[in-house]
Amino acid sequence: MPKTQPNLFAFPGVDALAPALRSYIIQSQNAGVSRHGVFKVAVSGGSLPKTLAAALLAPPTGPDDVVDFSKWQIFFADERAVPLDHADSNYALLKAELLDKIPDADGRPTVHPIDTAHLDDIQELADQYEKTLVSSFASRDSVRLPLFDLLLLGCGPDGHTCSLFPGHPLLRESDAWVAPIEDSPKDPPRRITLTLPVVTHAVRIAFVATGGGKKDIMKQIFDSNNGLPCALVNEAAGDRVSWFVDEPAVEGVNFPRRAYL
Ligand SMILES: O=C(O)[C@H](O)[C@@H](O)[C@H](O)[C@H](O)COP(=O)(O)O
Repeated sequence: MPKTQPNLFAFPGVDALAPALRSYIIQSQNAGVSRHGVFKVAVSGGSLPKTLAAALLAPPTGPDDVVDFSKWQIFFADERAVPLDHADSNYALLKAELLDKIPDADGRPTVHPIDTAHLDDIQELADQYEKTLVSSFASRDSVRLPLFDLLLLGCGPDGHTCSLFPGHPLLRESDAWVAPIEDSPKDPPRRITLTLPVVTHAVRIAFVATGGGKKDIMKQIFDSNNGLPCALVNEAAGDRVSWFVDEPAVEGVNFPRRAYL
């Protein structure tokens, strides 16, 4: 069977990208809820929470355009080993950008932050977060990998995603669901991250990348076989991957765009 390709959806700007991302997330939510009664989603940090807020806090446009946060179980695709109210915390970022702004009528999501009792021991921090996944997804004995309904990820200017960095030995992790990293090239250095097999196993994976600062790395990710973490996700998950980008981020990228319908 031929390998499938990721979907590349390009928009003039974030204003046009946000409604399409909203519709895609609502489809994933509805599919998750009909499969198992809840929507299991993991999110990254960086610029993503702001774009998510633009997508998810917009007023509904019709009866099918419903974000039901009461069915959401939100996990972190990666997190920095800092207190939850720290300026570097992805939880704090998501809270400030999105969670605190959800109207009461849209329900409250269940959010799974890291257990900050283990900040001094990041192996333990990762192990405990893996246990959070185990209790939400089923035991490690019964499932080889947790099956997220959706991963919402960013793409760094070096091609990293989650806290999986180019050339890092963590890319070869094949056993753990959640791994610690102590030498992240992006500050802060101590973090935990979902591992590559967990990322590529998800039902759907969405990358959101905006701005001209991404165009050089986007060319590399889509033009050649280079082992960059984002490219590895594209290769392994094929058409389960969708990229939501603005035109400046894909200027000069030689890869067919799809219209978002
Ligand atoms: O905690 C983190 O550092 C993020 O999860 C990281 O993986 C981020 O998603 C990318 O660096 C893209 O960030 P931007 O969207 O800000 O470019």
